Amino acid sequence: MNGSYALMGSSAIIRHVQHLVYKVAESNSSILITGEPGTGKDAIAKIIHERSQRNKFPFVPIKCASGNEEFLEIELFGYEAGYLPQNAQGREGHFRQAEGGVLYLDEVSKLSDKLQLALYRVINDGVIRSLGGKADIPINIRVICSTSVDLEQLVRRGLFREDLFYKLSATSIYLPPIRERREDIPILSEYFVQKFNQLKSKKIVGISHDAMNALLQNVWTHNIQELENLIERIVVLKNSGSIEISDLPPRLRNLVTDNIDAFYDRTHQPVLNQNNIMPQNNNVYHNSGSTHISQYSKIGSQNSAVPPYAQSQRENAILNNHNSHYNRNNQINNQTNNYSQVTQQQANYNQNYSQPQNSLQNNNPPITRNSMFDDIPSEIDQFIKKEIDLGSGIDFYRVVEEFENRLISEALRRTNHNKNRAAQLLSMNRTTLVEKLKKRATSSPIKSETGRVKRNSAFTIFDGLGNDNPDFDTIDFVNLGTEDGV
Ligand SMILES: Nc1ncnc2c1ncn2[C@@H]1O[C@H](COP(=O)(O)OP(=O)(O)OP(=O)(O)O)[C@@H](O)[C@H]1O
Repeated sequence: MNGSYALMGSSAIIRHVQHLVYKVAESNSSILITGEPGTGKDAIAKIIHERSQRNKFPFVPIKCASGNEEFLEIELFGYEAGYLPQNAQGREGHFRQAEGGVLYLDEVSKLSDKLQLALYRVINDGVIRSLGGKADIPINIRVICSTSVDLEQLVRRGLFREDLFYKLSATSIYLPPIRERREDIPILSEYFVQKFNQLKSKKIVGISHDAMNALLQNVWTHNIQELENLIERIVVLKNSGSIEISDLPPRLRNLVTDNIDAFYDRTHQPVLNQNNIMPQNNNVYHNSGSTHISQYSKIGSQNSAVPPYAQSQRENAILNNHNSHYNRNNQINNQTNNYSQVTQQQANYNQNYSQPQNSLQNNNPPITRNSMFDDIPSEIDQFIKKEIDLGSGIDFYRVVEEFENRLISEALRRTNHNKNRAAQLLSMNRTTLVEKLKKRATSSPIKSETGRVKRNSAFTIFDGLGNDNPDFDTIDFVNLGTEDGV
């Protein structure tokens, strides 16, 4: 491992991914990495290779969207001498070039039916046959794939082989878009400033508060890639000093509002080089003496300036998680008057969003139908935006199914898993509810020991290892099928 690939971030999600990377690096199973474009899928694949025992052998990346079926078949399998009239000599394909190491198939959904079948055979049988070849050749490779479209949905539509999907997703890692883990933006921005300082021999010292505020509020359709490209452009154009709001493109400058929705946490440090996931020279990411972006730890906002995606339940859960950390640090760090107002806003914000949890703890769940449906317009908004960003259009049935699941799990949560009351809340027969729960449980890929079922959906991380992580959306099927005594 030479530490050349970084996995920066301090969000609960990225920490979970870091943990997963360790676990999966040790094993040999295929891995499916999912997430929108630019979320770091290629980076994760490389890190897994670097962390694994296969790191002495090649990492061979293939872009499945880069050519037609014939071209890709030749690239992957190679050919024997005389197979192609214009080439007297044979050529090894990428499968064989990756011997001992990792073959990484980027955007695996783009493989044709024929190549999907061929890939399935390679993974299943551990052999390949080159074009024009007469015998199977055993190979020892690990296959890692990525996709920015929902493969499960393609399987349902008959556009991707089901058997291959299950082979590939033996272990699955979902990378959420950066707008759902905004607390990683300061650390990533700082990392990119330092990276391009080094690459371009510049001396940019950090990012001003207003500029960071704008970065935190941007939607980042192309995720980390877009953030990286922006910082690179700015570093190229600037020689020294800090990045100011005037250095940002006009579109971002307009995002700065009077409602400051970022705040400093002066004791916070990025998650650094734990177990060598980060580059070795991590000290470059938090030079002392400048107004430093690593000092930002959390974001929030007042209702009037809530960024488009800030209202997702998972983000709120993460915000609330971090709130206690923030409050602890804040007691120690009262020296920054400038940010006390922001702190108050953040406290209000988190208090607003932590209400449902508190009511649950008080054993007094608010069982009103209206409050359950209040969030729905913003959730629909998220879905539509996501599908538009992906350019794939709305999958009506998937969205409806997703909402059904959300409503059921919310009703159960609010009724302390009392199925009678949950069914009443949903105006549904208890039997119908129980049937729906059973259906979900049998179709869910993973059920941990505690009975918590992890779904590989737009809202969840599914690690394929049965790890239970309370930070992530789970649907609790404890006591499923048993009477709840009411
Ligand atoms: N957590 C991270 N820490 C540091 N850099 C990151 C992180 N995630 C992504 N990057 C960087 O962001 C850029 C985009 O990431 P990457 O190419 O891996 O995304 P991707 O999801 O594979 O994109 P695409 O779908 O377009 O192939 C890369 O330069 C990568 O190194």
